[in-house]
Amino acid sequence: MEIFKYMETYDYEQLVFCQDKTSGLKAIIAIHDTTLGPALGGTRMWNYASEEEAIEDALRLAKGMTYKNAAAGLNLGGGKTVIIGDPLKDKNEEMFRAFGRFIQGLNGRYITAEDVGTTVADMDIIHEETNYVTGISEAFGSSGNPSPVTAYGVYVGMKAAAKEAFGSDSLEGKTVAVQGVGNVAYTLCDYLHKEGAKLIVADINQASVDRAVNAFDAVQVGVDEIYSQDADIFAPCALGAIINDNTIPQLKAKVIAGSANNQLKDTKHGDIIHEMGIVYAPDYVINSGGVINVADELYGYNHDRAMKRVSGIYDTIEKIFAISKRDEIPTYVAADRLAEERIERVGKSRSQFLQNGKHIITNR
Ligand SMILES: NC(=O)c1ccc[n+]([C@@H]2O[C@H](COP(=O)([O-])OP(=O)(O)OC[C@H]3O[C@@H](n4cnc5c(N)ncnc54)[C@H](O)[C@@H]3O)[C@@H](O)[C@H]2O)c1
Ligand SMILES: CC(C)C[C@H](N)C(=O)O
Repeated sequence: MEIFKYMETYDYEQLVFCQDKTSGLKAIIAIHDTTLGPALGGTRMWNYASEEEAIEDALRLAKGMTYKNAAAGLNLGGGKTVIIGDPLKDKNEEMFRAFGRFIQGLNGRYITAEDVGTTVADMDIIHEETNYVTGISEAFGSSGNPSPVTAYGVYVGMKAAAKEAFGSDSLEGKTVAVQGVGNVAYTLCDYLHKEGAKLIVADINQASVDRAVNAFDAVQVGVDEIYSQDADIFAPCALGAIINDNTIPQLKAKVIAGSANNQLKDTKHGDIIHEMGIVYAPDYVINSGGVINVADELYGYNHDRAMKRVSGIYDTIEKIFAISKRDEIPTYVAADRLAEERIERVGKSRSQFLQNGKHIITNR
């Protein structure tokens, strides 16, 4: 991979490699764009097959956060970290402290939070070294685990998508096929069950399936069977790239609305489902509840205020459907347009020079 060429093509600002021998930390912080504000994005810990794969993931995820934060109306740019290692075996306290010091060194250009493979406890350790971390324990007056709030955002976004597809946002009696019933999807299933939706679930982890079957009368199907279920709504809540050449022909659902990041394998798959008349709630918009929640910490965390803001995902999804119809474009393109236009507008308005103390030259 030609890193500078890639960074130039997609206009990345900064890529930081962090190494600490004592703890075994190998982390890559990618900052994509800070036009709207400091880059906020979680830290993913994953056993990457190669360094190249880790770099690519950091870059791709950081850009995704730029779009997610912009579309959510947050005054934040996009960034992400990947730590190379197995989250079940390779974590230690020194690692997250060393990582916290690297974040502190960026002096606020990057703020972190949880992502796949990291937890509230990890964020608490990072917090020993820097204040540029969110999603720390509620005991610190912080927002804690973002997953339940992400689930609430997916739930309201799914209702907006149901309204578009079925003429009503009620999910009562609707069948929802949920792929992956982990942290986010378990709470999502709770909301859906309470509203009277019927649930079909699949997960590679049998304990997670059992939990959903017992709590919500969900029906279990095999992991490869989830796409072809006779469902009204397909909710991908596990992996990326699951809307692809193999899965699209299997889909019967009229709506795709779930928490997973990077659901479309390629942009062409967004075009295909659009042509098929499937209502697709763009992933980074419907799953922005977690980042909206942690971002509220920058104002002194208030749960009610954060939840109110997260409920706005309903309106944002409706706005995207309206742009999609108006401009005759797929919804994923409409979401990108919403984000890019905001970044451009704010970028222009910030281009005037503003005097501050640092521009006065004294004592040279
Ligand atoms: N947690 C958040 O606040 C948040 C915010 C935004 C986006 N997301 C995205 O939502 C998704 C779920 O996040 P989470 O925090 O619930 O993660 P999680 O790890 O708790 O849950 C994912 C679940 O998917 C299952 N799974 C993995 N591969 C599978 C497969 N092939 N088929 C079926 N199930 C499979 C796992 O066993 C697990 O139960 C991820 O893509 C994540 O990036 C999460
Ligand atoms: C800041 C975090 C809560 C971000 C979350 N991991 C996401 O992908 O949106």
